[in-house]
Amino acid sequence: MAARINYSIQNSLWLLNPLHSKATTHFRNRLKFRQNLFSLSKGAVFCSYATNTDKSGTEPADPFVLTTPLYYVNAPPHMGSAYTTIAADAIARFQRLLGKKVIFITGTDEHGEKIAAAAADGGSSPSEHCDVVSQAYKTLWKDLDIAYDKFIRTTEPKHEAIVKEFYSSVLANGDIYKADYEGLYCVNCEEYKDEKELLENQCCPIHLKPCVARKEDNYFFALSKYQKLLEDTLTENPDFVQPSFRLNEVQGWIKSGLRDFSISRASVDWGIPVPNDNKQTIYVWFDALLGYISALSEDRDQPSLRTAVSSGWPASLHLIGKDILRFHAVYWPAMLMSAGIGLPKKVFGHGFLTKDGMKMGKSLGNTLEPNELVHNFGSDAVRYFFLKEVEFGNDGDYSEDRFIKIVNAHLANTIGNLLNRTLGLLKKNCQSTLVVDSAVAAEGTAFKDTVEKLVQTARGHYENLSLSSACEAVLDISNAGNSYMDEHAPWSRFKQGGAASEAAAKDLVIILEAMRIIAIALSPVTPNLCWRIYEQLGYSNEQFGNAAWSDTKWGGLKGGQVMAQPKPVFGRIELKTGTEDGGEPAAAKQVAKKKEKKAKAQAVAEA
Ligand SMILES: Nc1ncnc2c1ncn2[C@@H]1O[C@H](COP(=O)(O)OP(=O)(O)OP(=O)(O)O)[C@@H](O)[C@H]1O
Repeated sequence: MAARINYSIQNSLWLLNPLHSKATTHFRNRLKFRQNLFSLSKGAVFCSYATNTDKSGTEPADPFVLTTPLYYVNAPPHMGSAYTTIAADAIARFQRLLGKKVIFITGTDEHGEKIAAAAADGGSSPSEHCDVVSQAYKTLWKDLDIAYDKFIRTTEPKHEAIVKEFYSSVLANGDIYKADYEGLYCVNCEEYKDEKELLENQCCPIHLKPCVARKEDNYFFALSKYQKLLEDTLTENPDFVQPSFRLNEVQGWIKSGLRDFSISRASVDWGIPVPNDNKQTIYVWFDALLGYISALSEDRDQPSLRTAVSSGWPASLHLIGKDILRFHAVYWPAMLMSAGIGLPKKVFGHGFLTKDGMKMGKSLGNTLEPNELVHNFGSDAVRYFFLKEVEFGNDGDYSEDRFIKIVNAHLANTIGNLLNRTLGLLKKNCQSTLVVDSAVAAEGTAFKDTVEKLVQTARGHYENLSLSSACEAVLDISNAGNSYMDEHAPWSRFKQGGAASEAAAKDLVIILEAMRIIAIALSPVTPNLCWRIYEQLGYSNEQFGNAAWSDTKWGGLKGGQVMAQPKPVFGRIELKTGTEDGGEPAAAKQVAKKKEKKAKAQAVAEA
C-alpha cells in the first residue's frame, strides 16, 4: 500500500506544477482518477463480468468492453488473427444475449519498423500500405460476420493525441528516463529479448529468426518500480490472468525480476514522435496498447485520455494469443498504474493454431488462408470448427479432413437434419402447423428437463469462456433430440392414427422447441445458421435480432404457429474425391456406406 500512496503523491505534485496548464481542476480530477485505481486494486476492478445482470429490461450500468489484439499490419490477416476475432465475436454476442451493452473493440496496429519495411518491400508508402492491409482486416471481419463496435487504427489522429497525453502523464509521474541500451532485438516481436530465452544462434523462439544486437539511446519506462505492486495485484486477483495455468507463467516472469524497458526508438521514423523529442518515436507496443482506450474516444469529441477512459474503461476482457501475454499482463498494467488508470478486469491468453506443431504466423509465413476457407465452406462452418474443435486456451492443429467431418457431422447431420426431417413430418401430417403449445406438449416428459439443464450448462461454459464446451452442450441438445425422435418414431405413430397420431404431433412440437432453443444458444457461434433455423420456425429476422438468452426458457413455440417450408439449413460439404481416394481406409468407407444405407431406409420409413 505504501508504494501506491507514493505514486499518488508524486503524481499530484506534478499536477501542481505551473508548467502544466489547468492544473487545479485537473488535479482534483486526477486525484479522483488515482483513488479509483487504488480502490480498484483492492478488488473492485476485478469483479467477474460473469455476474452481470441478465437481459431484463433494465440497462446495467457498466458496458462489457471486450478487445482483440490490434493486429499488426505487416501482412494481411490469417486464420490465427481470425481465430481470436471469431472467439471475441462469440463472447460479445453471448454478452449481448444476456442484455449487456457491449463495446467490442478490434483494430490494427500500424506503426513500427516491420511496417515500414513491409511497405518498402511492396513499393508503397507506409500509410498506403496500412490503408490496404487494414482494409483487408475489415473485409475479412465482414465475411466472417464479426459484429465489432469499434475499429481503431493506431495511425488515427485521436489515437496519437491520446498516446502523447498518456506518455506525458507517465513522464510526469517520474517513470520515464533516458539511458543507453544494448541488447538482442527481435524485429518480428519488436522486442529486446533476454539471452536466456533464446534458441541456438540467438534465435527468437517464436519467429525462429536470429535476434540482432542493438545499441540505442532510448527512453525507458520504470517497470521495475511496479514489481511489488504487480505481485500484490496478481496475488489479490488471481482471476486477472486466464486460463489459470498462464497466471503461474506471469507470476514467474514478475518474480524473476522486472527490468525497465525501452519505450522509444531513435532508428524508426514510422511512429508517433516522443513528446519533446522529435528525434525519437514511441515504441510500437507502448503506442498500440493505448488503442484499447483511444478506441473508446468518440470521433465528435476532442480526443482526451479522460474522456476516452470515462466512455467505458476499464475493459472487461482482453482476448489475446499467449505470444503477447507479457505485454498485456505485465507491461500494460504497470503502464496503467503509472498513469493512474484502472486495470482491465481480465486478460485471457489463448493457445496457438499450429501448422506442423509451429505457431501459424505472418512472420513465419506458414499461415492458413481464412478468405479461402470462408469462400469454400461459409462463415458458420469456419467459426464453428475453430471454436468447437480447439479447446479455448490450448493449441490446436487444422486439417481439412477433420474440418469437413466435424462440420458435416455436427451442423449438417446432428442439427440440420433433425430440423429438416421434423419439419418434413410436420408438413406432411400437420400442414406445417404446431398442434399445441410447446409447454403443454412437454408436460410429463423428461426431455424438457434435459434441455433446460444443457442450456444452463452451455451458459456456464460461455461465461467461463469455455467455448468448445458451450458448443458441446448445445450439440447435446440436438443429440438428445435425435435420440428422442428415434425412440418415439413419430413417423410410424402417425400411420397408426388416433391417440398415437396426436402424440406424434406433440413429439414434433417438442423437437421444434428444442431447435428454437438451439437457435438462440448457438447463435453466438453460428449466427447465420441459427437465423436460418429461426426462419424455418416461422419467425422474422427482427424477432431473431431481439432474441435474448432468457428466451432459451422452454415454452416459446405456441400452438397454431406455422412453420416455413422445410429446406436444409446447412448443406453438407462434400469431401474432395482426391481426399477419399487418397487413402481413406476401406473400413471407414464401409462404415460411411452403411450409415448412408441406414439413413436412406429411415427416410423411406418416415415417408
Ligand atoms: N497461430 C495463431 N494462433 C492463434 N492466434 C494467433 C495466431 N497467430 C496470430 N494470432 C492472433 O494474433 C495475435 C498476434 O497478432 P499479430 O498481428 O502479431 O500476428 P502474427 O501472425 O502473430 O504476427 P507475427 O507472425 O509477425 O508474429 C495473437 O496474439 C493472436 O491473438
